Amino acid sequence: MAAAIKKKQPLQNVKVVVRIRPLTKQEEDQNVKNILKSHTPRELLMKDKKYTFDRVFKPNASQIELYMNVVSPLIQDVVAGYNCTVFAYGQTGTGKTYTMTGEKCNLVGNWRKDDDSGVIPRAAFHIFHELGHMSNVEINVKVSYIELYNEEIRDLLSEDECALQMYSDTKGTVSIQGLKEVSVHDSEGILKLLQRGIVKRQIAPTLMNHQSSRSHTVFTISVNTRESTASGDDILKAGKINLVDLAGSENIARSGCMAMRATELANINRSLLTLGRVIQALADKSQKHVPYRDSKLTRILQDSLGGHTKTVIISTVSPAHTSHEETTSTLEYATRARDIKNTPIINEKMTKHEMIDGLVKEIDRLQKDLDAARSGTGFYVDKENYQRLLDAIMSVTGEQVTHEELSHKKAERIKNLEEHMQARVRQFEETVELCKQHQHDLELAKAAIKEKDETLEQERYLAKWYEDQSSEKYEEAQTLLKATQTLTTEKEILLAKLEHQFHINSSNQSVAQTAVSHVVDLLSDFGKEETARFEGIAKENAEQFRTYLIGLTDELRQSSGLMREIPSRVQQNSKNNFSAQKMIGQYSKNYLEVIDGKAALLNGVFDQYKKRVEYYRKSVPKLADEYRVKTENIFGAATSMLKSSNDTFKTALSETNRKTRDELDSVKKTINDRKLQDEESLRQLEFLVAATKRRLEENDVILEQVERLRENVSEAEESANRRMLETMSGLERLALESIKSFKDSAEMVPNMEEIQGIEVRDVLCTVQEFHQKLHQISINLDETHQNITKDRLADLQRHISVACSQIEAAIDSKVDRLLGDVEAMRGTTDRFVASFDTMVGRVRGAMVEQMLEKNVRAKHAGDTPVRQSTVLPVRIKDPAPREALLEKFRQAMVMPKMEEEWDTNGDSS
Ligand SMILES: Nc1ncnc2c1ncn2[C@@H]1O[C@H](COP(=O)(O)OP(=O)(O)OP(=O)(O)O)[C@@H](O)[C@H]1O
Repeated sequence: MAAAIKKKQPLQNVKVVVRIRPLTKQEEDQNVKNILKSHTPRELLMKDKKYTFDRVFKPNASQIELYMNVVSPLIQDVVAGYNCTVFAYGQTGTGKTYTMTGEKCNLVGNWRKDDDSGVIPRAAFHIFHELGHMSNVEINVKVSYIELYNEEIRDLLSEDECALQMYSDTKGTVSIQGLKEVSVHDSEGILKLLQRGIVKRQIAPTLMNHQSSRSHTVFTISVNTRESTASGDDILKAGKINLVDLAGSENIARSGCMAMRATELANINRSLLTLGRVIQALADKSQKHVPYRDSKLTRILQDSLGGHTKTVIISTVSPAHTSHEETTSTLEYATRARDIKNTPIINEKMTKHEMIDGLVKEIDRLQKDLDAARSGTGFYVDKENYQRLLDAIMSVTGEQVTHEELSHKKAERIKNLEEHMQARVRQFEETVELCKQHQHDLELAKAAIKEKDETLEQERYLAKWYEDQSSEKYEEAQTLLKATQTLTTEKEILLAKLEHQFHINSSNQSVAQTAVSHVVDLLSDFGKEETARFEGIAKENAEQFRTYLIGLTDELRQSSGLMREIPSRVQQNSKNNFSAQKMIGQYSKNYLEVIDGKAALLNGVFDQYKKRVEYYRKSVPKLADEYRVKTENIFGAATSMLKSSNDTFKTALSETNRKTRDELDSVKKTINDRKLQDEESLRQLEFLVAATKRRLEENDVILEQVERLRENVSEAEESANRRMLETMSGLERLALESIKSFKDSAEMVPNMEEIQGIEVRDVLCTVQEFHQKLHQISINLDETHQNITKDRLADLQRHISVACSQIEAAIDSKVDRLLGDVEAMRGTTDRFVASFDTMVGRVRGAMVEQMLEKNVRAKHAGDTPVRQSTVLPVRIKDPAPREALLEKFRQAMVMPKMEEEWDTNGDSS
């Protein structure tokens, strides 16, 4: 038989760590203050007080961080044969269960994974991980799981609900009678047991009227190994780890358990109070008695507190200022617990040799007892044995007390159960009544459910329909939106173009005005220049001609005076032997020469005058042509400028109009096409149409405005063209008129050649005749030379005088006529100039009238639509034609029904 021996280790303080839980969402919402701070890994500050622990875990510390720091080092110890205990202590809701079990306990395979798994699942995996490294070792792992509530122990792995009893053996080892220890072969086995226990614990509160936060749980994993050595000995090791989740350490009254009976309340508190007192006693070296036996919890944990176990206490605290009191109390407990000292030992089972040694020692001890008994009167027991016996008696006494307490409690419980049973019978009768009522309600509920099912079916149908349609509708809506957006953009462009065109028009107008005034100025200058030139030429010619004529007549008169002197000369020279014929011939010849010279001069003047007249006659049409060309050029430049601006305007407008019309037509067509295509689903599209309706109406308004604008612009265009044509034809007419007018003026220039030619010939003939006569006279005189008488001279005198007078009179009359002609020519020239002037004035007037007053002006083309920054909807919401759909659904539902009825009727008939 093997006997256990325990290897003693040096004293070791209980390790105490503190874990601060994060503020809850609710606490954050209520602006709860955080009163805990931790600046170093071991220190904790609450208000101004500083606490030091083996480790402080901040609210953001992860499960794996805590495990690796606190529990992981213990696992190797457990495998090595140590007993270890980890217990979580703290106020309700500070994370004891979160730390020990975690949010989930289905951790698979990897205990190092950083998730919400707590200590127990990780330890389960970690233990098997460690055991996996051992070879040639027999392993036996067992699990037990108990709950301690109201000083009663329940086995969470057993089907049995009975409370378990605990007892201490003669060596003081505390055991629980009938506790189920389940062997497991892998970590999953441990987890399944943990889950089974948790489930049982969750069901229990409703039956037993207690809450988990007021019960303690101890989850124990025992690891037994047998290792064969080379010498043939077996080393048996038995380590275990107790994972303890204590009840909330807060004031019970504060936690809302006021309705409890006093005994129950006392029992709930007893374990925790005793734990506190045990910790206090162990920390205070002066206290000899440690009240382990005062509660079941402390009895179970006896070895963990001040015993041979390696113990870690995880104190969980809340950082909220509202938990200030409880946190202080927890931290005080934790501080005190740090002073507890344990002497951990390895539990190894002895080998055969060691067992023999042990037995020899036992025999030796018994021998000592025997010797003592023999030597004295009475019964003597060895000191060490005596101490053990004393402990055993104390344990039995403790158990006796426990038994009495238990029987008392049981009696009380039986009484409670009886009362409870009676109440239940009454309840049963009431329940039967209620059942009937419920039966009725159930029928009603079934009908309501059926109705609801139908509604649900409808809703499903609608949902499906909407689902099917939504993407299609969405695309259509997107197309419409896109079209509307394009339309809006085009509208903007159109407006900009129109504005630009109006701007061009007004600038064209001012350009036209400048051009017209320039033309008018040119015409005016041209008219003035030409008039002055004509006037100058006419005046110069008339004066020259007059001077010549007057000079000519003067010279002729002088010549006539000489002729008149002939008779007296003849008389004076008659005494001399002279020839009268010669002398008269000489005089007459001179006179004739003078007359000839003057006639030639006159002819020269006439020729010159003729040439000038000819020049006028020719230059006036040329001038008219020049004038026409100039006028045409000026008019041409002005009109082409107006025309080109008009053309640009027209092209731009018609292009814009065409584009706008095309685009609008295309949008309209798109919408119409869609409308036609979707005739079938038009009602379903109503929501879409309603959403875009406003946009379309807006577009229609814009369309109308643009069309009106277009009409106005076309009207303006037409009117502009009309005016342009009018102006151009007016200007053309004017040009023709002015040319004609010039031609008329040219015809007004007199045909001087004819008149002057005849007159000069007349004068020459008269002089020729006179010369003939004089020659005749001179012949006569020479014949009668010797006989010249006074009478003959007088006769001659008379002849000459008459002839000279006749010549002078003829010349005077002709010169007078010529001067008259010159005057007439001047009058003609004046008239021509005046007519030219009038014509230029008329042209100028017409220009002003045609080009300024009837100028092409862009007509105000109605009100330009006001610029609006339209915010288009990004999505069109689905207003869902619910009623129509429901109608469709009903029809769909009715048809099969009708068919069904039809089939049924058909069958029966
Ligand atoms: N360190 C932590 N990190 C994240 N959440 C935590 C932490 N500690 C506790 N919680 C959360 O706080 C809540 C209460 O935790 P838990 O139930 O573990 O407290 P308890 O101390 O075991 O309470 P009781 O004594 O009533 O059993 C849980 O929702 C848990 O998830």
